Amino acid sequence: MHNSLLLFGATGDLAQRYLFPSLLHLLRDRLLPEDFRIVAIARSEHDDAAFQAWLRERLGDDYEAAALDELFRRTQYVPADLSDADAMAAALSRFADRPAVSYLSTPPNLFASACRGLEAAGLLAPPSRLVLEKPLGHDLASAQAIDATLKSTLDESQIFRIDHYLGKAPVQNLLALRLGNTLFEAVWERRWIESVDIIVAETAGVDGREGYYADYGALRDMVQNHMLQLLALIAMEPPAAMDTDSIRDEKRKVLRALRPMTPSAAAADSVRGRYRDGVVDGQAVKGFSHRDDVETFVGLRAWIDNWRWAGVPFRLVTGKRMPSRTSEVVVTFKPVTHWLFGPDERKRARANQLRVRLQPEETIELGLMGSLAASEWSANELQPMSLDLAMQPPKRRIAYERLMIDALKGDQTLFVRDDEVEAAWRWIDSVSAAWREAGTPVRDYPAGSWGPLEAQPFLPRTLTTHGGRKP
Ligand SMILES: NC(=O)C1=CN([C@@H]2O[C@H](COP(=O)(O)OP(=O)(O)OC[C@H]3O[C@@H](n4cnc5c(N)ncnc54)[C@H](OP(=O)(O)O)[C@@H]3O)[C@@H](O)[C@H]2O)C=CC1
Ligand SMILES: O=C1O[C@H](COP(=O)(O)O)[C@@H](O)[C@H](O)[C@H]1O
Repeated sequence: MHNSLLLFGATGDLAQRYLFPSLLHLLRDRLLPEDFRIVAIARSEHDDAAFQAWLRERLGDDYEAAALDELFRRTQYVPADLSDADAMAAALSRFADRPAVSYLSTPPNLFASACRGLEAAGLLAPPSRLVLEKPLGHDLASAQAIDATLKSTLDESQIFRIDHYLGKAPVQNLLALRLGNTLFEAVWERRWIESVDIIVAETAGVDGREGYYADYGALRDMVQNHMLQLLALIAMEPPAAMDTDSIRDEKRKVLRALRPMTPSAAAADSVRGRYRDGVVDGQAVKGFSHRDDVETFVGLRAWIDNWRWAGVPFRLVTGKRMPSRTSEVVVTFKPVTHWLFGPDERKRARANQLRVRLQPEETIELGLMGSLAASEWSANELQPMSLDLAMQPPKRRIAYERLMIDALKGDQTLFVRDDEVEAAWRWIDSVSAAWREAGTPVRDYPAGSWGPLEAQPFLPRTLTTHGGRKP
């Protein structure tokens, strides 16, 4: 395992919310090497003491002073401007004494120059590695340009593209559930599945990230990466083995089979929204306003043109300032082939559904029809019921803890390969081009609602049972 981590973007939102907390947990649990060293890098002209005071103020309430002391004992702060490769190399070459993992938690427009600076500093020579935050670029062309710079210096085996959803334990459980059960193996295809819903709803807003968000919107911030990775894990063919490349090969094939969005399909297959003033968790919140059309909500109907999934809609919904934080996958099965019960039962009938909740709590529910509540067998009592597996997982690690350990060890399984990123951008570009050509409007929704009224057909029914209301 490598023992030197260069953390770029060390003063950023992600670093303070997740990356330093992850490092604190890994140090607490003694999962890092004895001689582990952290070099924290950002543009701000801090010295060690000022950086420590700044970070202590942000994390202090959640951690004991001793834990922070242990982190700071291993951490040194270096100011460096990533847009100036020469200055960056001069500031950092002294850290090329050991193989390092450089983690770019910075905006993607800095990746290319950062890469040049790291190379000049001697920090990319094998077996050093480079970790890059999402989104990788803004569209296919910029992603390819970043990739060309990376490949001019690095081998693909040294490049770790993070999608932190892959580091979430319940996302890995989704794969286990799908691939470890005959019950699902037999029915995981178009003949038995009516639709698949993937929803990632957040109560959080854009707060503090307005500049970034205005350039990216929900489509590039969430769908290009997290949501398409979830789709790929659900829809891919079973890999021949559970190794890094077998899984990535299958994910790539599915992403490439996504039918490009066209302007004529955009009206039926997509909706965009932006939150306005409203109330979330009892608190009044301000709306997100920007002169350009930027969506904070997106609903999409995606189609996978292959034998397994032909004709099955995959509805992808993500939004900020929703009534509840909810990430879930809902697989809805087709009705039984022939209905044997009466018309009243038919009215009560619900499609079988597999509902996998990823966060905030983890549950698996299987919606079935039955008459178990009846005192004796009676077809008249047929009603919807649910097999409910509320999991009580051991305290979960932050997704970044797992991913940092994997990057330090050199395991790429939970990182995204170049061709997957390209396939995802290709589809996202088709959506943004279709929106542009069709003039797809960004519709307002009040903060604390499930998006604009037009989004209703994209939302799974189950949302009504999980707090908040369907619009
Ligand atoms: N925040 C989040 O929840 C998530 C963010 N991400 C991704 O992580 C990355 C970072 O996001 P986030 O932390 O929110 O961004 P922020 O804008 O909060 O932080 C950006 C960081 O980059 C540094 N930086 C900016 N320009 C330069 C430069 N020219 N030279 C050196 N350092 C520079 C900033 O340093 P300084 O402050 O000194 O200017 C700061 O530390 C992005 O790619 C984002 O998409 C991914 C998942 C979630
Ligand atoms: O990558 C991102 O993810 C977060 C949501 O992550 P979660 O683990 O809290 O579900 C999102 O808020 C952010 O906008 C996006 O950049």
